Amino acid sequence: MKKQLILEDGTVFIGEGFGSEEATIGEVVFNTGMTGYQEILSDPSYCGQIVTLTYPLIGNYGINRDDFESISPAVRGLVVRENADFPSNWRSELPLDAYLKMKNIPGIAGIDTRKLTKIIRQHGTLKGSICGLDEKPDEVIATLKNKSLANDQVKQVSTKTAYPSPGRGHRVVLVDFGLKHGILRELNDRNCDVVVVPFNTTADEIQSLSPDGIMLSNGPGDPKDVPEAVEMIKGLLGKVPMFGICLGHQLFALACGADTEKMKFGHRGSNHPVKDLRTGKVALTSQNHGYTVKEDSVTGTELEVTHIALNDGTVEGLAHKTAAAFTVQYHPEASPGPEDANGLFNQFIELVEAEKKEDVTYAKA
Ligand SMILES: NC(=O)CC[C@H](N)C(=O)O
Repeated sequence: MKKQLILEDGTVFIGEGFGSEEATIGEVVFNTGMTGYQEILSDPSYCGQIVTLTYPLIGNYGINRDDFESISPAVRGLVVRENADFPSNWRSELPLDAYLKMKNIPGIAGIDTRKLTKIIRQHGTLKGSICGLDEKPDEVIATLKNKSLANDQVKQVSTKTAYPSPGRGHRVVLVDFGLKHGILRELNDRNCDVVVVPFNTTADEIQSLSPDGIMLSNGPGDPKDVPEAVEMIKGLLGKVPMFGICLGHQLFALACGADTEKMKFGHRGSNHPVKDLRTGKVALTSQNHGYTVKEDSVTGTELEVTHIALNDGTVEGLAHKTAAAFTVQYHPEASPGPEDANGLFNQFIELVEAEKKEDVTYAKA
């Protein structure tokens, strides 16, 4: 069945529909990773977005049991050059098309994704729609132009109630802004006694759980749409060690008085080089973000820029000068992508341990 992909700038692509037959509207973004479509589709940070994969052959290793980053994908649509009808991989349990149908995600194949990506790079992210050929492009374009996208994506994907993921190690409260399972997995691998809490949990509620550390997760949308989380971070800063990833990093920056802004087309892919300014080392990182911390807004705060993106110089990491807290814009949990930055989870555990020791000294004194 033919479908069309219509962009708000008036561009119309015709392609072959797959996945759900529903019409969809979202912000069209592109991801340059050569693998990892299963993790990308199930990453809740894509809530409200239509993802274009620039790698041309998608679906060839199917969908497996293990690589999901969430149970319920929140992505609005998928755009590919070629979808493999018959996957071939020992882990494959389902073709991509069947998974998209099951999860109600519309897809479109046969699209010139290089052309589409060039348009997005030139104009910046655009709203778009995947719909049937019976829809009139002019009407769809008018709808797209008038439509403001939702601003409650974090609420849509965050857990509604707190739940434990018990371990025998440090108590970590993981604030779920739309968390990728990879983060939980990394904490569990380090024996943490994790309690996952909803995005709007207050500082007092978190403190009542006696955390040794707080982890601020990734999540969709604009960090400025989650003011309650900014307040929560302000309330806990300096009291409990913190580590933030992606949206967690942006919310932390806002809580410390820095500012964020929307990027032209964001960073989404698996090979973004990031430099650690303290060691001079470069890591290849997995990224998925459309907002960034404004570098000049960091001046005058208690924050220090610790990492920068080598492609465009944007802020990729922050540390607090006096409180035990640090954050990164990229994904140390990878999933998908390289694991160069995985050691940051160890750094967090070390920070938690160092703070615990200080507490003991204090108690003895
Ligand atoms: N992966 C994330 O946490 C993304 C953060 C934020 N929604 C952004 O697009 O910048």
